[in-house]
Amino acid sequence: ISIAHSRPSGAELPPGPRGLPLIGNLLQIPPKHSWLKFYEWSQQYGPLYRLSVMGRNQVIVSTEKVANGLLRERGNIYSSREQLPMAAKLMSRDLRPLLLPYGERWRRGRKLMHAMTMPSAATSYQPLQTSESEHLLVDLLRQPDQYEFLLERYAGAVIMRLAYDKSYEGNEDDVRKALQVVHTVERVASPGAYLVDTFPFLMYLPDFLAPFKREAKALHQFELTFFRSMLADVRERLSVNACGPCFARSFLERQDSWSLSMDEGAYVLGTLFEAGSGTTAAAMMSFILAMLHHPAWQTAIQCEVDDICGADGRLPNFADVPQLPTVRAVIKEVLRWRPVTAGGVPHELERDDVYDGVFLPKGTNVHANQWAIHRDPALYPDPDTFNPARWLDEKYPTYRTPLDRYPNLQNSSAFGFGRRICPGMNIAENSLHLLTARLAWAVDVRKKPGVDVPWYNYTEGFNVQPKPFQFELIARSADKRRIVEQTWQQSLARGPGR
Ligand code: HEM
Repeated sequence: ISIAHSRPSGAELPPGPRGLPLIGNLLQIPPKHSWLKFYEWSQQYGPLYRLSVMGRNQVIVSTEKVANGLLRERGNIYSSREQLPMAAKLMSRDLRPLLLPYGERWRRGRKLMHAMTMPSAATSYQPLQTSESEHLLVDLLRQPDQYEFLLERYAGAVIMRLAYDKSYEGNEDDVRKALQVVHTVERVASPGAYLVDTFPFLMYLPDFLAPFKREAKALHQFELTFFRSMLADVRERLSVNACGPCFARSFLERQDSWSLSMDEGAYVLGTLFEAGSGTTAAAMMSFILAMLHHPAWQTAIQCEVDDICGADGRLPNFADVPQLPTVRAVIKEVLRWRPVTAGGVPHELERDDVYDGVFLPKGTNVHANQWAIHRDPALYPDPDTFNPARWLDEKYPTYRTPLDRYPNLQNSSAFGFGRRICPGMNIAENSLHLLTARLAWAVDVRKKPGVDVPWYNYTEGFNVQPKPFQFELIARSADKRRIVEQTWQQSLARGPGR
């Protein structure tokens, strides 16, 4: 009724599949990997179509043009988040920046995030990413079957040092707790994980009738205690001059100027950890998967890196990245082919709007479906094929020069859109470029004889990664192995700050 009242004349709601009374399209949306179904529907209903779920408008966007047209160009009204009762309210108690509505608290937190992750700051973290990558390489060669843990450890260790100036060694328990929080958010915020998200009136049940409320309380307590203890630890080290530069230190030293309470600050820092560790690791797992299926591209990046660093010369560094367009194209294509946030993180619309003659009511949840956006044939011919050449060859619409700068991950839709775009993009880009180059130089990954590697067997949730798969990972030569070992020993000898 409210839609009928406020719709401007001539503007229609977007098209979409017909649903049932009251529940709308609820039963037609698959509980896992919904982006695949959304992609299928986009072929029938176009780049902007509508679903209704329990009376809530869900609009699915399937091209970059429409996503930018709404989420970036009209960012003043398309930058909020739906307040999911379980994840945003009961578990995060309005403190988790990723889930906060567009408003004052989010803005203050985002300012802090921005200061710590902007390009000039991200460049200063490169030595730390370099030394963690050495740890990763040496252990991958020793225990390749531990690749999931080691990639997560890399990403977790980088953020642990950036956020709290703590190394992984000796603080394994903190990293374990942080990863536990990451996995919990992924699970709790997944669409359909809790009935209360579909039927918000369940929020008003008394605690003794609502086990999910008790669970949320315990989860909140766990993460708040953990985030606070990490901050308290930095404050203690600061008081005895034993804390190096880190996000938490910058926050504590200038807390007034950020206008954030202790708990708000603790959550901003904790969120950087949770948003930055699983995602970076997931992208690297998809990179390995891509190399198993496309060995010719592995050979191409190996040759490119060897040309610059010498077949048995030295490990590639950040300074080499401008000269490695194929390496950059491969990782960019990985994020296109297997986006980490495949369905996108939805943005909520705060006011009625009309876009291209289509009416979008206030409260609409806009899903920029990366799976579909990355398969728009006008931009990505033959979209299901993993083809890094689309970033390197002028015959493709996505080719851009100069090649010492492009391709890069700036403004890649894999990092979202508009005012909520991933603030960690520069840090992630640096990690992904360095790791791809270093893996290409040091190791060969290949399928195990007779063992099948699935093309798309991914976890569920809003950030996805390939479920464990088997493969061989070996040093490309004895010399390379020796150099990897030696580099790590030198890094260790430099001490904890390395
Ligand atoms: C491959 C790695 C990564 C991918 C693919 C990725 C992707 C994304 C996406 C799609 C969003 C949602 C954007 C939107 O709403 O339109 C997001 C948000 C976010 N990301 Fe990342 N991210 C990555 C790494 C990182 C890193 C390394 C950090 C931190 C250092 C980080 C911190 C965040 C935060 C704090 C948000 C929430 C922003 C907000 O709601 O205002 N991410 N990311």
